[in-house]
Amino acid sequence: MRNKKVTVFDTTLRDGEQTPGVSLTSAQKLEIARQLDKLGVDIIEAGFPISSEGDKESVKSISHAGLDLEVCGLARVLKKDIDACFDSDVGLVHTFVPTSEVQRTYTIRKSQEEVIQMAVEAVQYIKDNGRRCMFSAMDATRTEPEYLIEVFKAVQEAGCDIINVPDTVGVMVPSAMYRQIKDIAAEITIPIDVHCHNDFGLAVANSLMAVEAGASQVQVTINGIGERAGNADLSQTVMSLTSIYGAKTNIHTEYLVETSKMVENYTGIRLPPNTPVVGQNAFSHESGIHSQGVLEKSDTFEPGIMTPEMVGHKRRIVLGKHTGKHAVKQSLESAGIISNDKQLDEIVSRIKDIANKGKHITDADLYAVASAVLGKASSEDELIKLKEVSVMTGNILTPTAVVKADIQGKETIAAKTGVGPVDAALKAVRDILGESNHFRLQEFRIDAITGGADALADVYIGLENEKGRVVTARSANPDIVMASVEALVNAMNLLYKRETER
Ligand SMILES: CC(=O)SCCNC(=O)CCNC(=O)[C@H](O)C(C)(C)COP(=O)(O)OP(=O)(O)OC[C@H]1O[C@@H](n2cnc3c(N)ncnc32)[C@H](O)[C@@H]1OP(=O)(O)O
Ligand SMILES: CC(C)C(=O)C(=O)O
Repeated sequence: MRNKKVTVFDTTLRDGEQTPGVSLTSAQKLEIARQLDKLGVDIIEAGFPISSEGDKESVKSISHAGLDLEVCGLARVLKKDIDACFDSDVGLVHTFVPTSEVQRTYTIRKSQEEVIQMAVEAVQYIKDNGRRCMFSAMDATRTEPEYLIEVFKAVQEAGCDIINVPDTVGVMVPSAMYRQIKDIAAEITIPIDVHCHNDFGLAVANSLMAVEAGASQVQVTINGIGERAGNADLSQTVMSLTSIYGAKTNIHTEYLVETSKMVENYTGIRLPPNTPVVGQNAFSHESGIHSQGVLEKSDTFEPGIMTPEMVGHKRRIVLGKHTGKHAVKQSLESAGIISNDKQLDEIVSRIKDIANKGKHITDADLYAVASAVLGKASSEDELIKLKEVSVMTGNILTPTAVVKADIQGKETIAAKTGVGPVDAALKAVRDILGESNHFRLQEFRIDAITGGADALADVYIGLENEKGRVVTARSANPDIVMASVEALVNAMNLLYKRETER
């Protein structure tokens, strides 16, 4: 496996879009395709052109986008599907037919012989029209093994360029996957690709074992999206292949987080924070013992062979219930706050008290605690002092917000419209800083603390300045607009303090 070259085939735009509830616009698909090109993916399955005129046009626009990667379209073993791929100008046609008994019987209602004939005719038609061809035996892993080899041999004979072994319903375990690919590789000479589903959470493990056994191409999606429980995740597969096995891919791993976030935003499928490689917590440390170790040497509690820099992530020391003094001292010092041992112990103890009430500690909390303990608590040096916030919203007017504030003693007013009252109010807050507003909203979360319509809205904000420094702040208020505005003002004040204190 060391130095083995593995081709990355991304199917975010085809199987990924089959995620229940996900529907991407052509413009979003094109943007994702450009991002996958920047990421260094070798081949993308841009869609299933026969499925709609819109999909055909979208695949065609990706084929003509001047990307370095190869564009592939999906087709059943039907002439009309293959023609739709030709009309989309793809270089690679991926044709598939069910081979397992259950799917032969209940989907296409064909005999073993008929399936082989349809597969061979489809491959020949694609090759006769001068395109590259990949053939998938759908539900391969539940297909009679001897029959599966017979199908693959027939399409290889017909001129197919790549065969794909899909674990369509995700029933393989890694050892079985290894044996199956070994057996196929012993009989087939063209490249072998695998497409693993994640029904039992084994898609990445099965893909890795397939590569160990002889596959040279993996089908993956960004954030592991796809039918049911999804497909093998690109980031996890690529990082395991390269960092653990020492295999080679063309992926520029430093764009993994950026790509994951784009797909998260466009699909609306949010990643759990503990998602490997790209999740918010992938390089976050809260426990005192871990944080102390990581602050000394990151390899103590991180894999080392995969760093945040390698995947475009950031290491974070998070304060909370499990914090120790090393982490608090480092967080204070990075904000230019120096404390003695006694003060530090007091700050740690107050942080734990807040966290024990179930609160997530933000930088603003730390700053407030430190200011109180060090006797510097004062709002005098705040950049923005909020005076008034008013919003108008409804079904016959554009949501509009007016914000009045003192900016270092000077009264300033800003008015803005937005897609909703929160958007309008946050835009107005940012506008009161005029030219000095160089902050980027990096994170914005709203949670309802209690159950009913009168619930407290808890807004958590991450704000980043031009130098990449991020501060976090929050506010809770029964009024969702006020909670959002207060959290943003808290974050802006804190970032300003950090900039001026350093
Ligand atoms: C495992 C996978 O991910 S496979 C890809 C699955 N993706 C999708 O289905 C998304 C896009 N699909 C679609 O837009 C539609 O299903 C279409 C346009 C492809 C077909 O639509 P319809 O003609 O309305 O058929 P419908 O979807 O209800 O049924 C599927 C038909 O395809 C047939 N079929 C399924 N797979 C294949 C195949 N590989 N080769 C030939 N025929 C096939 C089925 O037997 C069924 O045919 P029937 O109408 O004669 O019974
Ligand atoms: C079309 C094939 C490769 C597929 O998506 C599957 O079998 O899961």
